[in-house]
Amino acid sequence: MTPSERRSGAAGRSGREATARSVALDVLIRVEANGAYSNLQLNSSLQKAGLSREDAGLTTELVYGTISRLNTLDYILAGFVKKGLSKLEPWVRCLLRMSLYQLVYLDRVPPHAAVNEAVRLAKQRGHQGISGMVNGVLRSAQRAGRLPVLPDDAGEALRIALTHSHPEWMVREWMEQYGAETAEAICRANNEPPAVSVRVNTTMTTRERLLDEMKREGLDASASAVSPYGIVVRGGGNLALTSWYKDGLLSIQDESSMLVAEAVAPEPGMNVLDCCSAPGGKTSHLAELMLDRGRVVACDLHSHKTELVRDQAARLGLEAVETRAADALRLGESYAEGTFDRILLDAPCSGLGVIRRKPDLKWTKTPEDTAAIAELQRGLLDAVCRLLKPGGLLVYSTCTIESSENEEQVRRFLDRHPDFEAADRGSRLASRMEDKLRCDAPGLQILPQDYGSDGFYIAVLKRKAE
Ligand SMILES: C[S@@+](CC[C@H](N)C(=O)[O-])C[C@H]1O[C@@H](n2cnc3c(N)ncnc32)[C@H](O)[C@@H]1O
Repeated sequence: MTPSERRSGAAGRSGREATARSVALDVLIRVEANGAYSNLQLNSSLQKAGLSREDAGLTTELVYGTISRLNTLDYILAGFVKKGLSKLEPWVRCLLRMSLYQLVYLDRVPPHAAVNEAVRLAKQRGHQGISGMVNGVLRSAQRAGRLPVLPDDAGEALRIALTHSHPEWMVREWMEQYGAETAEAICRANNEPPAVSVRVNTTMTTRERLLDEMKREGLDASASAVSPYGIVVRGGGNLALTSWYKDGLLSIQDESSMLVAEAVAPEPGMNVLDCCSAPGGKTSHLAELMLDRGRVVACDLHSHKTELVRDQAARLGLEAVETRAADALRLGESYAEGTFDRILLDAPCSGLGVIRRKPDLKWTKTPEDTAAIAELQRGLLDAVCRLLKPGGLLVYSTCTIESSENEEQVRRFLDRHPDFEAADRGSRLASRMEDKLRCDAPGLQILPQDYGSDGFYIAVLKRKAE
């Protein structure tokens, strides 16, 4: 064990037997103490621990569940930890949260197992006094019941925030944008586990054929109701390890993301720019829709990112993709005005539509982040729009549900650029998604509770013909 691991309470390589809970605790400690990304830390810890499939599943559930329910757990614990949670050592705080998560949210774990395991881990890592305190706090919380007891004067935003484990500022913003009922539905949906979906590479096979093959192999697979290119797979494990993936018949992609290339509506032979393309999910879809004829210039900031796009295109057998490591703010230095028939700006964003996949975002994002990213989006829109041919389409998309990055952003763009107009209506996509197009606003806003897919925004903007 390294000195820093000893101080933080992480198990390190001390020879203690790894269990589902000890591995989960180590991941939580590293996320809290070092700001590690939970998904990366979890993957690397699981690889080292060599747990059974079932235990690895429990570890994953404990890590994501504890992070996702953070404010609710802390609120409950604060009632039972006299000296205050912030005074506890990080490992003790993480252990209490992880154990309380099992008591409150995991029906399949008997309460005595959660408490006994917590006491065992506390003894292993601390001293008698700490294990006694952990035992006392958890038993008191267990007696008090499952749900947080809210203060009498708690308003609607705090009630939603603590019931569905979101920061109050986020809830307030969504209440303002969508109303309280929808804000609560968003928060509830963000706590549902995400579905696994794949996009069929239609240059190699059809959805029907791949669906048949999957069913023959015993997978619980069904056609996506959101995208004609999608298949939803339940309990299929990691599909990136299948021969379908290796042979390029499919890409793993959320159903909402599959709508974006469809909105771009590229045709074979066109010249298309994908400004922010890595890791390449939408670039490859664009090339597939073009039957791999024409050119998709796939730009991203750094070459290690454009390599990911190149790898995906190679795996899918797509030759129309041409990668380019560059700052999209400066693409005007390389391409003349009016070069492209279609432009996709799948912009960097706050990501608040994908909280189900990345629960850490709830606690790491701030309102200031949203404002800063909106500035970058504005700059990107202004920089790339000139590269579009008159009569061409510019699609702006984000995986967030913040109106300052979406609808408001596009409204302001249209005010600044009278040579552009909203062109969301009229397409095949628009007729399928009619209820998501609000009549007074540009773009299509998908919320996570709509289809159980990611929260996404897609606006189709047309450069008026000269
Ligand atoms: C939402 S992700 C794109 C996801 C991608 N379209 C896909 O479907 O796989 C945004 C991307 O924008 C890139 N990015 C951020 N600022 C950029 C800039 N100024 N120029 C080009 N790319 C940028 C990031 O590196 C990131 O890969």
